[in-house]
Amino acid sequence: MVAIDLTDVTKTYGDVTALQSVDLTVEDGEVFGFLGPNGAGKSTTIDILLDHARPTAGHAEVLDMDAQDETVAVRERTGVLPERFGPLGEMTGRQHVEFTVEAKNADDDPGRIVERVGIDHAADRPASGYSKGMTQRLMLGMALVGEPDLLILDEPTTGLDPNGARQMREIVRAEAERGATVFFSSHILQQVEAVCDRVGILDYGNLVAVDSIDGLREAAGTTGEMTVTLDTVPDRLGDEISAIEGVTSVRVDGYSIVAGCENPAKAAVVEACQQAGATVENIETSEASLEDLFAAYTGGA
Ligand SMILES: Nc1ncnc2c1ncn2[C@@H]1O[C@H](COP(=O)(O)OP(=O)(O)OP(=O)(O)O)[C@@H](O)[C@H]1O
Repeated sequence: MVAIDLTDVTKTYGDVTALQSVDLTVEDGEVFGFLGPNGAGKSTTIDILLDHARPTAGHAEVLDMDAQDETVAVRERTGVLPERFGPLGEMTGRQHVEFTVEAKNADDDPGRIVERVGIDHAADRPASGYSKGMTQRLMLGMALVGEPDLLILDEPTTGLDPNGARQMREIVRAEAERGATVFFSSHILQQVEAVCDRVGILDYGNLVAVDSIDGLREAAGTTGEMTVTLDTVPDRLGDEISAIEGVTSVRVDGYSIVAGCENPAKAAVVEACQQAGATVENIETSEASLEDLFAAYTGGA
């Protein structure tokens, strides 16, 4: 089974193109991170999967069903944490979960769910008085009801404290182990890297990359910084290193040369130091930050 299959999906709102000819396949059981800057089209994609919006062109399937024609069946097997939700009513958190259990004809224990998402201490208070993070946790709990085959989480860590973000990651992993597919939108790359098998990056409605984070790093060629500490820094060494292909920046910091460079250039940097007559005392390298990677794919947005 394919969990999500978008074929040539375009969505326009008047003059705005929210999605442009997007093709995307998410396999059953994958944890897929959907990344992109503000306004990239992430929520629009999710709206189409859940038939809250109709594609202007193209076709969307969810769990091998037509997202627009078999909406009820799709929603029965899908748990959703939406990005936007209205204020909750006077019912308690526990009652909200109980209501969802009944509506989905599921047999989950509401007490177990509120505990799992960390709101058991407040489960018997009206949910209308919950903080943003508590509301987010409750909505996640409601999404988990009925062991859905597909979890769609739109910006799930918004409003969560670090513990909440960690619990969210643990829940995503546990759901994936159970066999669910998780489709997780975010612009926080660290969250995505921590849990996702693959990521897709949207930019202005275009799907610009789909790969593992390591694969994206390699393809972007953004391989980070290397710091070479020497016994002495000969004159002109900085200029010589700047001229090496694949070196993007050079600065001298005391007895260290700090070079931004792609992997293949690293050996040439060390060689240049030695040829200039310096003794290499230490070498440290760091990978491109996730922010660098994101910027590489989204034009620095
Ligand atoms: N109902 C709508 N009417 C008009 N324009 C819309 C509508 N929904 C989305 N858009 C536009 O489509 C584009 C994509 O928006 P979308 O909400 O899908 O982005 P996003 O990636 O989820 O952004 P964010 O990270 O800020 O939530 C934006 O330019 C947005 O203004």
